[in-house]
Amino acid sequence: MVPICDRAFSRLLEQWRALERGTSMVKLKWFDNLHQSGFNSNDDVIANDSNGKSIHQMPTNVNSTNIVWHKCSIEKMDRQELLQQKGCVIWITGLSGSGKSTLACALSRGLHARGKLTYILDGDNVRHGLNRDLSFKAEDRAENIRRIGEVAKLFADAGVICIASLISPYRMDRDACRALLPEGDFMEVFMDVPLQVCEARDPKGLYKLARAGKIKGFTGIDDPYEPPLNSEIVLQQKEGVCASPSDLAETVISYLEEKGYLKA
Ligand SMILES: Nc1ncnc2c1ncn2[C@@H]1O[C@H](COP(=O)(O)OS(=O)(=O)O)[C@@H](OP(=O)(O)O)[C@H]1O
Ligand SMILES: Nc1ncnc2c1ncn2[C@@H]1O[C@H](COP(=O)(O)OP(=O)(O)O)[C@@H](O)[C@H]1O
Repeated sequence: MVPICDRAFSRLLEQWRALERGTSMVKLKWFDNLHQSGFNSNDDVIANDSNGKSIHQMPTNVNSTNIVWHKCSIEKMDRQELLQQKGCVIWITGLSGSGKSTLACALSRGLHARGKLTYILDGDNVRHGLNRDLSFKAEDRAENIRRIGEVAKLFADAGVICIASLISPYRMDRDACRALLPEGDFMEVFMDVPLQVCEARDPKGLYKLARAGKIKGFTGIDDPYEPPLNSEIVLQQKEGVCASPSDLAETVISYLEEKGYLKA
């Protein structure tokens, strides 16, 4: 029997079915993790309510066995009350150079000015520490995204508005992170910027190196990027038509306001 939030369960079941149809390495890794964690489609499921109280997720680390969730009387709702906001994850995905980090900072500044607590998990930055053991091959990118998803979930549970900005090129990995959170608490922001625009910006000179064959497996050049199909927010930029970072941030802030995340 697997204790799991009911909405997260239905998403996982959906993914499970997709996995059974899929064949890629990354998909197989997820499939293995699910299988080895003791979950299978015939299992009984204990569904917990998802009203802001403790959310238990299915373990995917197969080496952690005989563990029992320890509950504390101070919960997410109490922390949200203290902070006068709702903990959530804003997941910014897009090509290198699409403006993810710039938006993350503008968003953090905009929310900070409104008295809201945020924390940024930037792919580049997290790879300096927690994820420094990971390369850019598909399995490592998947692990990078999984870890950042788990950390983001902890921040959201702390009541913080967590802004994750990383390429996260695979739809399935992003959806797996979404499935970690209660419905609505994960908001995907797609930086819909053509490769030519990103490449023209090339602030770190990485596209140039990739085109010269000096970086192998660079996203958009010789590595895939799967654009989201159902993002909460799509921020489109075209050649010569780019809203300013603070205007883009305001779009996201308006969405948060409308959905009630800027009050407890
Ligand atoms: N091969 C390859 N492909 C893409 N990007 C590369 C690569 N090698 C290094 N970099 C630099 O790493 C940053 C992306 O890291 P992420 O953690 O966001 O990537 S991923 O989500 O795991 O795909 C990315 O940062 P951003 O430009 O901010 O996106 C690059 O600076
Ligand atoms: N809204 C925008 N309009 C114009 N240029 C932008 C915008 N957002 C970011 N940029 C520029 O694009 C480049 C890449 O931005 P960055 O935030 O580092 O992207 P990413 O994190 O996706 O790699 C930088 O030089 C940045 O100044």
